[in-house]
Parts: sequence; structure tokens; C-alpha cells
Amino acid sequence: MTRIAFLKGHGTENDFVIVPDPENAIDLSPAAVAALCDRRAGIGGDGLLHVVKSAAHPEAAHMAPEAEWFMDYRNGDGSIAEMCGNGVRVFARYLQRAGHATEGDLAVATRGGVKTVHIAKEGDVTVGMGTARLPEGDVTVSVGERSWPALNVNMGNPHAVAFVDDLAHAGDLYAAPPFSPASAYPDGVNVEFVVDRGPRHVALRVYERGAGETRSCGTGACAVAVATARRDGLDPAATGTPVTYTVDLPGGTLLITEDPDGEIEMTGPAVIVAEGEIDAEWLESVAR
Ligand SMILES: N[C@@H](CCC[C@H](N)C(=O)O)C(=O)O
Repeated sequence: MTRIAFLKGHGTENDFVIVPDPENAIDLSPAAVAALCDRRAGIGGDGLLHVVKSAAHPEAAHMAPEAEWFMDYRNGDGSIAEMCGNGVRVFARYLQRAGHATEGDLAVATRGGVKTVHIAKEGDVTVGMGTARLPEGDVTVSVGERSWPALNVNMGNPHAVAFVDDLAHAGDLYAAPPFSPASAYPDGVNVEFVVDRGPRHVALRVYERGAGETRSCGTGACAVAVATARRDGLDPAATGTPVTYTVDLPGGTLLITEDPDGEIEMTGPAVIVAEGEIDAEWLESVAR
């Protein structure tokens, strides 16, 4: 029986199946990814980190001179996303563990561009997430009878950030919260529900596009920090002073700093919990 190596990891309990495949030789169709991420019939994960050399992937070859490795990120339903903030920390932790990276700064290619990750020997990992875009346009997010205005924040991937009185008002989040206008997010959106916890301290729940409600979302935490800073009248570009928010998620806490040049840094844990082998015949049988 042919076997394919995998690992399992998480960042603030946003969990991933990791498939090392330097030469991009494994056919990871959307169906194969969804089967691997299935929590009952597969390994289980909010998403999958396909670890490929940039030079070996058509979407990343142009980044190869800057970043040897490409994070080919997939959502748990098999769809493709531009960026995953928790995933890129876990990706870097895997590269360190596998001996492909040492402590210090590491450039990682993603669909959202090249990100610089700072890896310590153990403990937290910090990643430069780039800048946030705040596309114009009013958006409303609903759950049952309740609805809220939401701020549009793009971290490479789309987010709608809604401030609520109580995180329980987001309900059971078994389905994607409807938004309007329907044209606001042609490719879907990640929705964050946010409450205040104290000065520069918030908590959130998130419904992730392609995964459902998850225990954490790194790009979501960055979007929330930027949205909250603007709501609070804090703009590092205007004051020349960095702003840091503590963001509590169901699975842990992330620290998000926005610099005066708009660059956002995220710090949080990245843990590898297991490694094993996938039965290649099973994968083949579920791949189509
Ligand atoms: N969990 C991720 C975000 C993953 C992608 C997202 N579901 C999307 O479709 O945009 C994170 O930590 O940022």
C-alpha cells in the first residue's frame, strides 16, 4: 500500500492537515481536500496546508526568487483562499521542524503575496501580514431577526466585521450569515462578530468562508483589530504611533499590531501535534 506523509497542527485551535509535497506531485483535488478535512471520515481540519516549493507550483513560481516555499492553502470544503494567518504560522513551524527553515526570519509565498514569518525556537510565531484594504460600501450582516452594519476589510481575503452587544447574538452559526447587498462579496466572505473586552482588547467569533464557525481566524483577527482601531479613532498612519490590540478568540489569543506604515504584525502560537501516513488508495478513491 502506498502511503503519503501528513502532519496535523493548529494555531489558536484553527486546525490544519499539513501535506508536505515539495515537487507538487500529489493531486489534491477539491474532493480530496474535503475528504482529508472531514472530521469523521477523514483526518479532520478547518483547512489544509499543501507544502510545495514555489518553483514547482504554477501560481507561485514568480515568487520563487524571494520565497523557496509556497503555502498552497485550501479551506476545509476544498475551496481555495488567498491567505490564512494562522495557517502561515503553522506552515513555518512545520518547515522549522522538518529542517527546511531555521530560527529567525523566513519568507513564505502565499496567494496573498510573500509574507515574512519570524520563528522562535519555541513559543509564539510572528508574521508580517501586510496591509489592510478597506473597500468602500455599506454592508449589513444578519443572524435570524438581528442585523448589524459591518465594515468591509480585505486582508488578501475578504472580511465583514460586525460589532455586537453579545457574542451569543451570533447564534449557532451552523450556516453562513446572510449579508446585503448580495453583490458585496461575489466570492463569499468571512464574517467576524466582535465585542469589547477593555481598552484595545476585543473578543470575536468567526464564520469562515469554506469552513464554517472555527475556533480562530488569523486574518479575521487582523481585520477586527483594524476595524476596531478605526472605530476607536486610532490611525497609526495619522499619529505615527503603532497600535496593538489583544484579540481573544474561542481557541486562544492573538496580538495584532498596526504600524504607522500600515503594516500589520500578528503574534500567536503554532503547534504541530501529530504526524502519520495517508493511505494513497483511499485518497485516490475519494478524490473525484
Ligand atoms: N483561518 C484562516 C483563514 C482561512 C481562509 C478563509 N476561510 C477564507 O476563505 O478566506 C486564517 O487564520 O486567516
